Amino acid sequence: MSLQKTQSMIQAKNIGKRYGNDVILERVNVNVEEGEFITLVGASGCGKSTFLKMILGIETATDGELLLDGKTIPDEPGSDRGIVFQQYSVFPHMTVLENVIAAKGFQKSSITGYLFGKERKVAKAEASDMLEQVGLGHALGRYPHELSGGMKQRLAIAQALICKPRILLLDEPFGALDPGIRADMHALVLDLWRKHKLTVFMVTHDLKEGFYLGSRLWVFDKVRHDPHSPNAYGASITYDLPVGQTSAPLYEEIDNRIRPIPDISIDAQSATPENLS
Ligand SMILES: Nc1ncnc2c1ncn2[C@@H]1O[C@H](COP(=O)(O)OP(=O)(O)OP(=O)(O)O)[C@@H](O)[C@H]1O
Repeated sequence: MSLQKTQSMIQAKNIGKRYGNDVILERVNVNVEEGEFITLVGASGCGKSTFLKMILGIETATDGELLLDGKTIPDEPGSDRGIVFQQYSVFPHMTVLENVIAAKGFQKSSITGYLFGKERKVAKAEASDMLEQVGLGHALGRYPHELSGGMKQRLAIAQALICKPRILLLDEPFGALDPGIRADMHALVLDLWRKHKLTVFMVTHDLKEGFYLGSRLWVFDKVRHDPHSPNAYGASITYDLPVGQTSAPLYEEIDNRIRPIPDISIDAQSATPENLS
């Protein structure tokens, strides 16, 4: 008896993306299984965020097909996909708790995000629980301007997770945070990934972070390059590697091969004009 292979959760079939005459991505062919933690690295402007936006449904491929569970990804965001950006994207006039309740409200397709009666009561309980999980249980009544950068990102993660997505998209979520805070955020994301059985796609400029957090790392780069027409060709996935917390030798090898990727994690003392170029 032959075992039937189950369908991959995400299938990118020869994906290409152009803006006008500028080719951003080309020939991206990749499958992703449920529960993977993909980290995306590559030079600035090579199309990592664009790939995330295609999964979110706010950009569409100009070539090829992007499938979720075998069907074309809807061209609008859905509650099965949540996203956290580097820039804080919380509502400044709402408390921490209200921010998360509103995220739930928008899922219910309310234009204002307001919920009433029993629905609001249920959402409030779920939001409190989620905020407890991200470590903000003590700050429910605070406003965003009263939160540190790390706390704001915890809030953004709670907003993304309150709608119970299967896929969590993280676009350089910790880029603006201090190294110590980032370490705390890494522990949090790994914990939530396991607990909620998420499939995660995370863009990072920090290769070490990509190696440490991901179960699989993608390097986006151009295979073809025309120096007279820099935008004639797009980037593809040039490395697709199993990674994890034990892959130090592989890290060294890739670090040498894909320089220069701007490394925003370089601290001020070790920064030199060479490694910042
Ligand atoms: N809506 C748009 N219209 C035209 N060009 C766009 C649009 N969105 C992105 N681009 C261009 O597409 C290219 C890829 O952008 P993208 O943000 O995906 O890169 P990235 O790899 O995530 O970069 P970074 O690491 O700097 O965030 C860039 O040159 C960008 O200017």
